[in-house]
Amino acid sequence: MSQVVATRSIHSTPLSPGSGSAHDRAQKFLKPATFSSTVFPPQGNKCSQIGFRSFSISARKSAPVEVVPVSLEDDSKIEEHLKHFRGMQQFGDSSAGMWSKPTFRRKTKIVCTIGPSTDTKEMIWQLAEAGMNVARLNMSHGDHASHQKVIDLVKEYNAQSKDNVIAIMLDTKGPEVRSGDLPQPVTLNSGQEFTFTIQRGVGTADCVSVNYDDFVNDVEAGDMLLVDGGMMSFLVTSKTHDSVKCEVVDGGELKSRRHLNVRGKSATLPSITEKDWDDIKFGVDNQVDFYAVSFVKDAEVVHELKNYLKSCGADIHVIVKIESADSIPNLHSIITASDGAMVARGDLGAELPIEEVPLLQEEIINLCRSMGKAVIVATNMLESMIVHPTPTRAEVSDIAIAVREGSDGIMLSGETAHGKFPLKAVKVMHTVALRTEATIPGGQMPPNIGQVFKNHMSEMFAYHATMMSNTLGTSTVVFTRTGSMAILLSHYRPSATIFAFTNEKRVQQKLALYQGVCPIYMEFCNDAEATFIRALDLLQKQGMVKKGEEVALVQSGRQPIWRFQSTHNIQIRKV
Ligand SMILES: Nc1ncnc2c1ncn2[C@@H]1O[C@H](COP(=O)(O)OP(=O)(O)O)[C@@H](O)[C@H]1O
Ligand SMILES: C=C(OP(=O)(O)O)C(=O)O
Repeated sequence: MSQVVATRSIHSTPLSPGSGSAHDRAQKFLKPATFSSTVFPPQGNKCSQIGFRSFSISARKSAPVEVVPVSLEDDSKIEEHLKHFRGMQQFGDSSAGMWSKPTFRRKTKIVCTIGPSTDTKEMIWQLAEAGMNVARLNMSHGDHASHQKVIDLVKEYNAQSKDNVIAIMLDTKGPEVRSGDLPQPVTLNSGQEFTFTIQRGVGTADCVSVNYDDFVNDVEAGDMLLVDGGMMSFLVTSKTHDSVKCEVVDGGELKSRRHLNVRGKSATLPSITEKDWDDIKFGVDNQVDFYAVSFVKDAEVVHELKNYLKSCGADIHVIVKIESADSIPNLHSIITASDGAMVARGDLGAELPIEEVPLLQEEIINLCRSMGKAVIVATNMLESMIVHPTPTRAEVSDIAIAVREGSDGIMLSGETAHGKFPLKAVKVMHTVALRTEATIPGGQMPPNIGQVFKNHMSEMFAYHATMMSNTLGTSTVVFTRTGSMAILLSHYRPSATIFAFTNEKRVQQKLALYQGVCPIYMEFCNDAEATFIRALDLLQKQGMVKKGEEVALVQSGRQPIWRFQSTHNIQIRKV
């Protein structure tokens, strides 16, 4: 039996199992869009120990708990869980402290790949309400018309949503090697012979096209060919000028346009292909927020893309996908050149031994965090939910690990693109992330951070604002025109939410990816004080902070907004 719980607002109605059915309550708790998933601590000063480990940040001590099922099968067990948690609550102490407590919401952001299961208005809306923060368009599939439709729908959602925003990430196809289209899936058994050819348009029971002409030159007899990162494998036995003959090692069902990797080898192709440049221009025209650039091998290609974006005045952040064996020796320079990285575990685990993947995941997350870059963990996070309504326990643990390691984003691929349970997958991811975050000790400064950001006053301010809000247990409120101050704050990982006010819709959208940031669009006044009052008023009206609650208000950044009034300051204000 799975038992997943989430901290949840009780406000003035503590654990009220009598109101509505367990299913109704579960639905309510599971509505987790960044804003609507507000989690308030209780009014009283009783301390709860959430879960099985105690933790000490005062801001969290009094956070109440309610039980949220991961699966529908768990709904009927809610009462049982509630009893269990009421029991656990009595172990808490009562030292709530003098500071009122901040609002909690999920900090780790959810990236959803949009595909045939989710490319309608209804599904985009529901995904957004379920907790999607970033919509990913995979340019390996679909065409510009189908991606345009999704972009327009996300923008429509953003335009009408009062309190939520979804960023758009365009993921380039890159120099990936794929098998061609098949009229129907082909079942292959171990020991059987199968051929890959560079001839176009072949798709039979014993031969399929490959989209890359140098495939025949890159592989040798004895190489191991992996389909979809190892779901099937083929031993290369011989080759001709246009075909590669193989013996099936691990069989299965071969479908259309599957990934092909040669174990231990990267394809000798440029990272950004002609198709990618075409897709990148499509992204510029549509003002997407992020590019996820596939198969980056060195920093050169990132500089090339950044220069191109500069030349067309496009402010699109570049996330490098770490998935190629060749990228590993250049990790530091690649990440330095970019705005963030994605641990693309599918291809990474095909090009490199699979046991390296968790180690690389941790290393890439640490590197990104020490350099102040965004980081996303991707692929197979809830793979079984493509066909099943509940996750495996190992998948749940995988999400928890990525959250604990401090990833900004966790990504769903086939689960939301073509899976049977896209909304449930998002809800599970939300619930697991929220539950895991509740156990991460707050109030501490990560030791490596603070060493790096010493170059600018705003970095000092982000560091000290985080110290201050952690010590006092307050949320942070920041005003940003470019997003940079909110991103800086996010990288220090304060314990409570960063409410990032911006008067730029594009900045608001981009900030949706960053850990702990709740981006809010608001017109700024000419006067700083009037803007602060407007912001605090809005937070209170939306139920994001309570009257009497303290917040840490940060006025800093590379381009201070009210330069004539002040330069940098941090204040603690009572709402
Ligand atoms: N825009 C799309 N149109 C059709 N199918 C899609 C689309 N995006 C994703 N898919 C389907 O979802 C699967 C998983 O998505 P993803 O992991 O992004 O793809 P892949 O691993 O093939 O690069 C894809 O293999 C494909 O079958
Ligand atoms: C995210 C990945 O890339 P794609 O889905 O484009 O294959 C991956 O390989 O893990």
